Amino acid sequence: MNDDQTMQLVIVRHGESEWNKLNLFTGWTDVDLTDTGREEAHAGGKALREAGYDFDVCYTSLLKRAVHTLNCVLDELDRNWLPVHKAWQLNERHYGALQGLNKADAAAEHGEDQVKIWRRSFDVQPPALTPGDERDPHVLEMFRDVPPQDLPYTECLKDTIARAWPYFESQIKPQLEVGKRVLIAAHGNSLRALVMQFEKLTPDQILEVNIPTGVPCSYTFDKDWNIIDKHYIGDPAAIEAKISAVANQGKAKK
Ligand SMILES: O=C(O)[C@H](O)COP(=O)(O)O
Repeated sequence: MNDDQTMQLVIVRHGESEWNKLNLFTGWTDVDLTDTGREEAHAGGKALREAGYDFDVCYTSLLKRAVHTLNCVLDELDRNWLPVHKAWQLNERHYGALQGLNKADAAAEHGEDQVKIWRRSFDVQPPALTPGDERDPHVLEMFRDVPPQDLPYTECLKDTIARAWPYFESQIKPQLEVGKRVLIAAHGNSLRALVMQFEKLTPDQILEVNIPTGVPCSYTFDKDWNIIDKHYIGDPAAIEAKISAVANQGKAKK
């Protein structure tokens, strides 16, 4: 527990996934981590341990790349016994009919500007899945307990915020407010959804935010939810390189 008046939250994006490696739009596709991804997640956990972090409760999505990342971090912290809540609301932004397409190929075909809009715009949705498509969440076992009307066929960031933020406010915020130290392992865009709210960013500002894989980011808030401190835990140059690598995934191969 945090015994001063501040609130401690750490967010971490999953390590490299099999589809990150292949540069495919992933969204709700349930692909696992690569060996590199597991190493990144362990390195993130080790960095947290060395910096003296501890936690009381953890949250993650239903997708195995985030769940396995959390497990690697908890292994390093020797905190596998902590309570873990898995929520579909923390899933990656649904990438609609783009799921499974190569990002660089899409840039070559539709232009880098269009791909940047699909990847980063606040309110433009990627093309939607056709209902009944094998990727349609309505037909996937993973979502059998989610009200069908809540399940998307595609999402822009605004749509992701509309499900991730109410979950944060109703489930996670109360824990932080009673002094629990919270760890969230989730995804590039579901974390951008939360970051936009934490940092009160405009749609233009969030467009330029890219979250690196496997690097924990620590937020300290005061009791009125002002950010007192935010920092990534790790080597700044390596983190910058990872952030640029994410931004560049949407460029056509030269
Ligand atoms: O869903 C995906 O493809 C990734 O997890 C995030 O992709 P993005 O950085 O292209 O939005």
